[in-house]
Amino acid sequence: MRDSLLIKAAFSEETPRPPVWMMRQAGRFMKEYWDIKNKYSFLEMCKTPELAADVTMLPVDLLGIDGAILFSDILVTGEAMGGDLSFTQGVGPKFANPVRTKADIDALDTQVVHKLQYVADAIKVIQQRLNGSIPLIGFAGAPFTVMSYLVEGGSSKDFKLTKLMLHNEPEMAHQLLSKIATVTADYLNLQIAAGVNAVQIFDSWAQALAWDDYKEFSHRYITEIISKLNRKDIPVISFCKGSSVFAPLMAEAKPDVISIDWNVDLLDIKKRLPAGIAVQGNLDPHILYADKKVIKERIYRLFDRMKGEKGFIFNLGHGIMPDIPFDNVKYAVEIIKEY
Ligand SMILES: Cc1c2[nH]c(c1CCC(=O)O)Cc1[nH]c(c(CCC(=O)O)c1C)Cc1[nH]c(c(CCC(=O)O)c1C)Cc1[nH]c(c(C)c1CCC(=O)O)C2
Repeated sequence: MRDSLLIKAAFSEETPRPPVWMMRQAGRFMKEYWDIKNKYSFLEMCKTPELAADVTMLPVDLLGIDGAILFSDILVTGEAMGGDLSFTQGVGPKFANPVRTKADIDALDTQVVHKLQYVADAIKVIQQRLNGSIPLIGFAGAPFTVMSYLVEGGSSKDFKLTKLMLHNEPEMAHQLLSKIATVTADYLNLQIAAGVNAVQIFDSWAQALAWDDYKEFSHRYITEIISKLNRKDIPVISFCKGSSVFAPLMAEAKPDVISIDWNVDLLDIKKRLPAGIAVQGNLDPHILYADKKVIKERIYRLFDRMKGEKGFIFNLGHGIMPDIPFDNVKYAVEIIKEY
């Protein structure tokens, strides 16, 4: 795996072409995902290693991408700590027992990695199926993003309660973030021990934070997690929405790769990062709704811009939306491989 396109690019080594994978590459935009989803709940799919492997393999078999990503969710750490998690169609994730008080935070467990053994089991099944063909990416949610779901009790537009806790009760917020960070480092090390070839940390909602708050309440815990990882030959990818602003700070946490949203020119931001940090990104996922001619033009524009750069992994600036035409995603992968 060390010689695969993805791992070489992640370590900023030269590759014959940039590798391609896409966030949310296994999901509702695929008919074959629904064939499974119509029979099982989302959490059943995550917790049954054979099913998690079936879904992980869909984009490998149907799209021919250069990296598989473990089928799971960022919120399983919150569940393992004591969150009462459910996913309902059309509602999204919910924690029925939101974490709002000091007593709620005290009640959360941190010695919980054994509860996530089903993920390690899934990784072993997936690696058997991949059989050395392409690398498997493991992942976890960053403490701030996971905290936001625990505090709000689900998805949120403005993160009002979460930000109120940061601003009015910073000590409580730090206690909660620190607990999530402990679990997240153990969890990523479990995935590494089980055999993933790379890990990505998702701080999807970091863009809600002011610079100082990002530094104090997010960056600090991502730095702590990365410093604890058993990462020999395992590249660490740091993703957030807001990376077009935060990337220089994210680099200080010492990831191997920073995954960049679509608000910035990818080469410009790469040049502002220390040498040896690769970038992943950064096509606006909405381009995949557009005509094929536009998809090709925009992807080739990005590739022309990044030509000759070591350390470039093609991805979207955020995940594939559920109603993006499958055919367009397949077309994007094909033309990338032809470039
Ligand atoms: C914020 C976040 C979550 N989960 C995740 C993030 C960070 C990534 C990002 O920023 O997009 C990460 C995630 N979630 C899922 C994966 C699997 C791997 C992949 O294909 O990328 C990954 C990497 C599967 C999933 N996670 C979820 C689904 C949909 C479940 C279903 O079939 O209903 C999938 C395939 C559910 C989920 N899980 C979460 C939400 C908000 C939702 C509902 C989304 C919606 O309804 O649009 C939390």
